[in-house]
Amino acid sequence: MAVEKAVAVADPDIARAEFRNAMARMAAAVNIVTTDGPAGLAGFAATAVCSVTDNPPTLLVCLNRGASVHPAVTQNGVLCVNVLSEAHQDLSRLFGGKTPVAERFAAAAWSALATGAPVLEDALVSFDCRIVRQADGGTHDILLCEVDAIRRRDNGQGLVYFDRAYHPAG
Ligand SMILES: NC(=O)C1=CN([C@@H]2O[C@H](COP(=O)(O)OP(=O)(O)OC[C@H]3O[C@@H](n4cnc5c(N)ncnc54)[C@H](O)[C@@H]3O)[C@@H](O)[C@H]2O)C=CC1
Ligand SMILES: Cc1cc2nc3c(=O)[nH]c(=O)nc-3n(C[C@H](O)[C@H](O)[C@H](O)COP(=O)(O)O)c2cc1C
Repeated sequence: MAVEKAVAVADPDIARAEFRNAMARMAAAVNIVTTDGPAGLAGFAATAVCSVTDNPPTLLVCLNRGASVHPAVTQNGVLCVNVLSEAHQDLSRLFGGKTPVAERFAAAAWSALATGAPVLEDALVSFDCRIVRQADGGTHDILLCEVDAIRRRDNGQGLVYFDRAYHPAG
């Protein structure tokens, strides 16, 4: 095994950089989180998504407070977590960059379930959620989301983000 350095850092800028380099080594599923409602249509690429409990079914999503989508997501109070397949790399790039909202959504087909948040037609699975609580995570808000409806397909491989690049999960 190749051993790399161990670091303890006091300088906050170096700590951030080291943390990001470390996080780049943590493979993560890629999702597109969407919302729609009175505060408007929005969607962003997200890896900071995690299961919390199955009773009631609950996910958490970490959302940067500075992201352009933040007001729409938090004010609408609903979101849909669309889990991407290996075929969705280009779509993820669109939703993870500075692309205008209309252009992001024009690149794929969408429907809706219970909340009205956009459901990606060929997602591996979509969790349609209501935001039930919001916790302070510093630069990010931690959104606790109760699942109202699920749509799932049983074929297709997942999409993983690892070492700052996309990879097929299988
Ligand atoms: N949780 C988040 O907010 C994430 C944000 N991103 C953003 O997407 C863009 C492209 O990503 P990379 O090329 O991987 O850039 P990067 O080199 O900045 O990130 C490496 C890893 O650090 C973590 N990370 C990056 N920015 C973060 C943030 N603001 N808060 C918490 N964790 C963060 C993620 O696990 C990411 O895979 C960057 O602008 C990055 O900030 C990417 C992944 C997660
Ligand atoms: C692979 C990947 C994963 C990301 N994960 C998250 C995340 O979990 N939470 C987050 O707030 N932003 C995340 N981002 C960044 C958002 O997708 C980005 O801020 C969003 O597209 C909005 O950008 P804007 O503020 O320019 O509109 C991620 C970006 C990429 C490329």
